[in-house]
Amino acid sequence: MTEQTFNYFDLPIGESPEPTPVSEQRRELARELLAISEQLVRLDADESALADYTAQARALREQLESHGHRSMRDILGRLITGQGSRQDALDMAEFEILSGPASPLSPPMTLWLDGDTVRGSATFGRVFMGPPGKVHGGVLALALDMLMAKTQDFVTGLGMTGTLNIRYLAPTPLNTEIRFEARLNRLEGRKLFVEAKVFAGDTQTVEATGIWVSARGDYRLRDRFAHLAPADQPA
Ligand SMILES: CCCCC/C=C\C/C=C\C/C=C\C/C=C\CCCC(=O)SCCNC(=O)CCNC(=O)[C@H](O)C(C)(C)COP(=O)(O)OP(=O)(O)OC[C@H]1O[C@@H](n2cnc3c(N)ncnc32)[C@H](O)[C@@H]1OP(=O)(O)O
Repeated sequence: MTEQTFNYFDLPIGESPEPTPVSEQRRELARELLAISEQLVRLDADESALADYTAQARALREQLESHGHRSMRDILGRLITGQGSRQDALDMAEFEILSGPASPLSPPMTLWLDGDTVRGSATFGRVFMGPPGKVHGGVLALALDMLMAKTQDFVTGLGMTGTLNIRYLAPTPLNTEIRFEARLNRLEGRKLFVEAKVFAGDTQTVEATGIWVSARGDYRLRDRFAHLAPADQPA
């Protein structure tokens, strides 16, 4: 059986293919590192215990440094020509700051398509705190950026965030499942207009609108999402 190959422009944003054994292990390592970070917040340990932990952390960092990194340039080169391996596709998604399961900075936030809606879910621990007991607004902005970028799964074309407007309606609690949803509002040439909401339980805590700008060429709805075009707008 020939190995499946992956194309950069067909990769779903913020979702990973089935993990390889290496990626499974990277995820476990990242979970441990995030759990360590959670422990460090206001850790009530004395100076000598902290010096001991610092030495252990330094020893681990030095071991990690001996391995080097898979080259982003090579990975992108293979993916852009449609010749990416599963590990290449995993490496593109696994380290996204908030949604990558192998990112030690991610809760992780999970992202998926549900019909015409992009959905997300995350539970933020104390490392993500802004106001006491609440999620930092900048962290929610990052989560929204990732969530809303995923509306590009509905279209051909890929671009960066041009504008992101956020209105914080109510504080968002830590250690609570937070739900996110985003929808395509409309396409206009190289611009994609997106809206999003954040919920804690039944309470909407944030609303957002944004514009994504395609790197090259106009955005077009993919065939299976052609129904997302308003009646007066050709797909
Ligand atoms: C093989 C390479 C593929 C390249 C892929 C590119 C991106 C991939 C990104 C993500 C995909 C993957 C997963 C997601 C993961 C992470 C998400 C990361 C999200 C970010 O972290 S992302 C960084 C923050 N982001 C920036 O760092 C943008 C800096 N900025 C620029 O790089 C330029 O500023 C740009 C490109 C935005 C526009 O420049 P430009 O020269 O290409 O476009 P131009 O000026 O011609 O405007 C054309 C039409 O867009 C309108 N327009 C222009 N700028 C606008 C804006 N800001 N807001 C709203 N509308 C805008 C005009 O008004 C005109 O509209 P009209 O046609 O109607 O007149």
